[in-house]
Amino acid sequence: MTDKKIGFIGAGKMGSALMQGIIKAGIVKPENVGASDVYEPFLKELQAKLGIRVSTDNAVIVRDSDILILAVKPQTLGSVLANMKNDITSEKLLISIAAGVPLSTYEDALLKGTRVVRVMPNIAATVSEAASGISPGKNATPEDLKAALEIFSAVGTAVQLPESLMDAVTGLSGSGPAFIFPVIEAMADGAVLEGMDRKSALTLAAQTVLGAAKMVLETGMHPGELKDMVTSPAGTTIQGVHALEEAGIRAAFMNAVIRASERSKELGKK
Ligand SMILES: NC(=O)C1=CN([C@@H]2O[C@H](COP(=O)(O)OP(=O)(O)OC[C@H]3O[C@@H](n4cnc5c(N)ncnc54)[C@H](OP(=O)(O)O)[C@@H]3O)[C@@H](O)[C@H]2O)C=CC1
Ligand SMILES: O=C(O)[C@@H]1CCC=N1
Repeated sequence: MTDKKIGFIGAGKMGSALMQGIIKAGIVKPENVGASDVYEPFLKELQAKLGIRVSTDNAVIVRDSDILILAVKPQTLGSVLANMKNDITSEKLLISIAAGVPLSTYEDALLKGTRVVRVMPNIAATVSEAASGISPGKNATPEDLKAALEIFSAVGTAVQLPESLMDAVTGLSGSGPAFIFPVIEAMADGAVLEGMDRKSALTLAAQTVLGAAKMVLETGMHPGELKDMVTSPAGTTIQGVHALEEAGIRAAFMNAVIRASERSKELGKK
């Protein structure tokens, strides 16, 4: 993988998180990473920080890359694809991380036979803890899928899923960090209200979420069983659990994932 040139079209929040993550993971040399964006000052910052190649001209990065990671907003995708069409030849692999946009959109808009893989990562790529869903397009080869799995496994956990589930991936793990950050903030607020300083409260709240997530992943136990291990009869935890159930926490989180998934489907129709 390290000898392949990876080019990012769009170096915003997710593009820059991914390029930092793959460089940190050592799967690609900084000089083999390129990025294009319309905003030059940020490109210059990334160049100085990471030692990558940058350009405000997408075509320069497209021509000079073996693997392209398309990280522009779904709303700007149409014009970006139209401009890149003739430069994305069959030697290149296109990986798109745009929410909602189906593989058929790329396959129809680009040259016949273009190799495309659709990925939905998340912002935790910044700290090598992304959760990514991956779906290969009809022209993608087994090596293309392997390359995508390698790139996204280097910045966290990556799983192959049918394309029909990519909107659900977007609603669950793509958007999910934004559902959990307020949980951490609100739990810390509770401790601040009880008199704890903000810094200690945030540290303990974030570590609690990290520890709970690790227990689910590493023990393989059902979350309900793990909850029961914390909940002493007539103890403190069951009081807190009762407060959350009164507030409708389960429906709230289910609805958050469902609404975000529905929005992903809408974005794909544009
Ligand atoms: N943020 C997240 O957590 C996640 C995002 N995604 C997906 O990643 C993609 C990018 O999202 P995100 O990083 O949040 O968005 P950003 O707006 O931060 O990044 C997109 C970047 O592309 C630039 N841009 C706009 N037009 C062009 C163009 N014609 N050519 C090159 N660059 C251009 C934008 O510049 P300017 O701002 O000046 O327009 C911006 O810097 C989206 O498709 C989103 O669905 C997927 C998973 C998670
Ligand atoms: O909010 C969004 O549309 C993007 C996709 C997933 C996370 N952020």
